[in-house]
Formats: sequence, structure tokens, C-alpha cells
Amino acid sequence: MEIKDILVINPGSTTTKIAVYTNQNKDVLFEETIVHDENKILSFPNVASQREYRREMILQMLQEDGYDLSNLSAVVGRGGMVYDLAGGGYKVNKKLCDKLASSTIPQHASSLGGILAYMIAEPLNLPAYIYDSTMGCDLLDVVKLTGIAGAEKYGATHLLNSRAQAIKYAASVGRDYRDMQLIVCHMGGGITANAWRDGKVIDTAAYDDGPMAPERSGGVPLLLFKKLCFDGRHTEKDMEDLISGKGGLYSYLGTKDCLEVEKRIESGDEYAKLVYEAMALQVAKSVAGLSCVLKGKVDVIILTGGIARSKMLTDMIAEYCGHIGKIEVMAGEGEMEALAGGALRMLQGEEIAKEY
Ligand SMILES: Nc1ncnc2c1ncn2[C@@H]1O[C@H](COP(=O)(O)OP(=O)(O)O)[C@@H](O)[C@H]1O
Ligand SMILES: CCCC(=O)OP(=O)(O)O
Repeated sequence: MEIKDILVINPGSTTTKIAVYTNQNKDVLFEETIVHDENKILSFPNVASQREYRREMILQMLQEDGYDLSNLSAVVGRGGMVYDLAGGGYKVNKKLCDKLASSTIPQHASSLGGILAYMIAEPLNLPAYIYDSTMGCDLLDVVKLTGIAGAEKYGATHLLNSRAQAIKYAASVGRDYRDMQLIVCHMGGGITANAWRDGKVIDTAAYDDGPMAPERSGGVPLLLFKKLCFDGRHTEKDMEDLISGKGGLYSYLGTKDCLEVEKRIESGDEYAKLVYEAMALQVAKSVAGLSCVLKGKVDVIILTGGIARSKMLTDMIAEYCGHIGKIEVMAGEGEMEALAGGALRMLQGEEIAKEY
């Protein structure tokens, strides 16, 4: 079967990135970031209910770009917050689509990736895939225990970019990432870190227990958190917003923009410096924590994501955890390419797409 183009969909909280890869992924035909009206997004009761709106926006963008959908061989989306997904690729079927849309899973825009892929691929009679979902880790049993029986850690993380950077780094030193022990720390609006062994994420500093981030609280002391939950001033939604959206740098400094924070620091704002350094220290502590599951044998610590562009921050992190291993800064992310690569391997039969 001739493999033609692959449409990649990566939904974020207020944007949907799309790209069309062609010529067996050698070329990107185009890549667009659809920026959604924040108020429009806020008007939906939950993530899944944004699907029709985002699908229309994607199709409209493809039409504006003059793209002919009959050139597609598959559609792939970012995988979402479904607890029992493994790493790698899945074909999206109705059952998975329904699960991604369920209100019982944690609400995160990534879950729209598979839903949108399915909604666009299905009428065209094409396969829809997801790849490296945010919960597709292979956490060790010993890692899953939290201290509360029945409440297992699931480790929501930036698996997609983490694996992409692990593969890229290993290739740059002539090795296979599956033979290495790596810690990869993705630093964007949210920050998570992963410990890799045998090509699997065996432990994470995750979305809800990792370091603070530009817009996320990260793990906070339980008694403090409980107090806020029950003080009569915070609704469940307020607490969710503190975990993701209005926590972290935003909570302390009223901005999620690290460039703005650095400007303040450079102009002598000591409080901004304290908060930024706290974030760096929390990242370093996550790296140190993950080094334990690797029993101290860490081939490399990779700092990636948008904030890895900041020398100020990566230097601060290195100062606190440079003793653990070599630090490699790989700024930016390779999520779109990683999604396209996964879909291509599944189309070629090089990787078997799992069924949910
Ligand atoms: N050169 C830079 N120096 C410092 N911070 C940067 C730089 N470039 C981007 N950032 C910060 O990176 C963050 C966004 O990272 P990104 O990976 O694009 O996030 P996401 O994909 O999670 O929205 C913002 O806080 C932004 O200010
Ligand atoms: C749920 C882990 C992945 C994540 O937080 O993604 P974003 O930073 O893109 O929201």
C-alpha cells in the first residue's frame, strides 16, 4: 500500500497545533498553530466538549491551506490521560475514543488528540492513531505505591517529547536509548521528569507530584493542600486551577512567561529571583529523586522543552544537580515529528498498533 500524507494533531490548553507530513515523513508540508479564543475555551464545561469546535477549526485551517484530504493515509493525535494505556502507539477505536472523552479521567487537552484524529479519520475511512500517551509509562510496581492503599501513582508526564529527545541524544553519541539510563526533564508551561531504563519510563516526577512550573503547582505538602481544599474559600475548580493553569510561577508572580520573569530578575527583583530559583531547585530535586530508581547510574540528564532555552534556569538547575550526572540541554520539543514517526511506523507495520 502506498503511504501518502499523515495529519498530526497536538491539542494544547489554548492552541491546537497541526501539521501534515509527506514523502514518508521526510518533509513537513505545513505546520500551523491554531490559537483559540481563551474565553471560547472557558465556555465549554469540559475538555471533550470542545471536540466539534476544534474539529471545525482544523478543517477550516486545512481548507485555507488548500490541502486536499484525499492525500491522507492516516491521522495521528497526541495521546491523553487514560490510566491503562501503555507507551507506544494505539489505533483509536470507538472504545478508546469514548474513554478519552470520559469525565472520569483527569481533564487535559491532550485527550482531545485521539478524539479529533478519530473524528477526522473515520469519515475518510482512514486509520486514526495516538502515540506515547501522557500516561503511557511503565512504572515499576515499587514506584506505584503512594502510601495510601488503593491510590496508585499513574505518572502523567510528557512521554512523547521525552522519548523523542532520549532517542535523539542517544543517536548523537552513537548509542541506542534502550541501552542507556537517562533522566529527561521536559520544561514548558508544565514540568515533568522521567527515568528511562530499557527504553521504558520506570519512574516519573509527574504532572501532579513533580516540580512547580510556570502554570502548575507541582507537588505541595498534603496538610497545606487539604487546608485549602476545605477552607470554604476554594471550590474544586479553584483547586484544579492551582494544580494546572494558575499555580507555580503564575501563582507567585502573576505571569507564566519565563522571559518576563528573567527581565524582572535582571532589573533587580529579588522576589522574582527567589521564586525562579525555587522552581529550579524543585526540578533538581526531581532529577535527584529519579536518580535513586536508577541506583545512581545515570548516563545523562536531558533538559528539554521551551524553558530549556533559558541559560539562567538551566545553569541554576545544573548548580543543584550537576553532581548526579552529565547535563545535556536540548531546548524545544519534537512532539509533532514524534507523532508522525510513530504513525508512519504503524502504517508500515514496523510497529504493531495496539488495540484498546
Ligand atoms: N529563551 C527563553 N528563555 C526563557 N524562557 C523561555 C524562552 N523561550 C521560551 N521560554 C518559556 O518557555 C515557556 C513555554 O514553553 P513551551 O515548551 O513552549 O510550553 P508549552 O508547550 O508547555 O506551552 C514559557 O514560560 C516561555 O516564557
Ligand atoms: C499530563 C502531562 C503532560 C502535560 O502536562 O502536557 P502539557 O504541558 O502540554 O499540558
